[in-house]
Amino acid sequence: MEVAGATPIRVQTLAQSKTPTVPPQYIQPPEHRPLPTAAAANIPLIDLSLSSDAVRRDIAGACCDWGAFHVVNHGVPKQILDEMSAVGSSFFNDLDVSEKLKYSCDSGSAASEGYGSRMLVSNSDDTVLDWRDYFDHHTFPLSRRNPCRWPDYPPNYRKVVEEYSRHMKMLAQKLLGLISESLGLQPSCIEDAVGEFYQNITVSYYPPCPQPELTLGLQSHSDMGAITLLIQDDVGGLEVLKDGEWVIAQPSSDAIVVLLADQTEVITNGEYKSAIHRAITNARRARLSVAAFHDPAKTRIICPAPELVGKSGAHYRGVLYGDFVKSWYSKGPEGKRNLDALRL
Ligand SMILES: O=C(O)CCC(=O)C(=O)O
Ligand SMILES: [Fe+2]
Repeated sequence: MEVAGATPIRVQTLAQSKTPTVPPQYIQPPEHRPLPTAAAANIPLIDLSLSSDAVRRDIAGACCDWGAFHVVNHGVPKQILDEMSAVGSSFFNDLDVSEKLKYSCDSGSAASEGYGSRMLVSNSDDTVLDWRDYFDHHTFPLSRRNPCRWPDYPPNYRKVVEEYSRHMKMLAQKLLGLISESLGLQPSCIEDAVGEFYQNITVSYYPPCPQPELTLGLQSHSDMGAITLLIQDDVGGLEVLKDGEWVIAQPSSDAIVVLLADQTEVITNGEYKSAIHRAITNARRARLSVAAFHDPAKTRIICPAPELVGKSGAHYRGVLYGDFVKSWYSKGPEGKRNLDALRL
């Protein structure tokens, strides 16, 4: 736990101290440690410039079998993706830790905005920590947005996050439309069920790790909202669980990773599954990713779409999204334990 008044721990500072071993709190139990993965594996790739029939067919396949895929020809200018990665990288690499700590998030509350390292709010001593620092931005709805809480270095940081956030929101809307249509639903079906998007953008920074075989950059989880859009640099480290095996999502500079999140699994009554994923570390190079999460409001009740309940009935009970979030951050993700608790 971070003690009031003490300097909070950041993984980047630990890594810079060049210790040959990781502190014990970062050592995963043997069953969670990463194994060498086949380099050839990858998640499916969907070209959004194909005919709409082909796109819907490819999306249906990827959402049933994986819950995760790359999209290309997605309409987001490459320059915006590159600028977002560049300002994120500059914050972590070009500022002194004392400057960065001025933006510290509140480590006692879930998903608070700012610079942090510890994801869960639980204070229990047996929580294994992630080898990751992050900066979380609250971007939509605009009533949550206060760019003064974001870094002002490099000088274009805030403008780039605003532009990036706008493009990611549009792409998330487009993808939820295609995902709805791929199930034979009206294009607006999933977006209507989610309601106004609560969008958070998290830049994750994974410093080189002296013992990558013992650690995880980010523990295994599925994202809790509706849909996540993610970009990563060329280092690689994102893995998706498929049929019990970890498959690497190979970096591709033009592609955006799409991860279905838990509320989409509920709304589709389990026809589509949220993706379990994690990040591994490496000893040589720091890695950067930027995730844009699109979630319901905490006051929203999420339940299976009536059109998909049909003869077999609802497979999940309805949940107040705020309760789901509270449980996720206090109990931890542990695979899909929070979603499993909703199954009927
Ligand atoms: O860094 C990554 O590739 C994964 C990030 C992620 O899964 C998350 O922030 O929820
Ligand atoms: Fe995630």
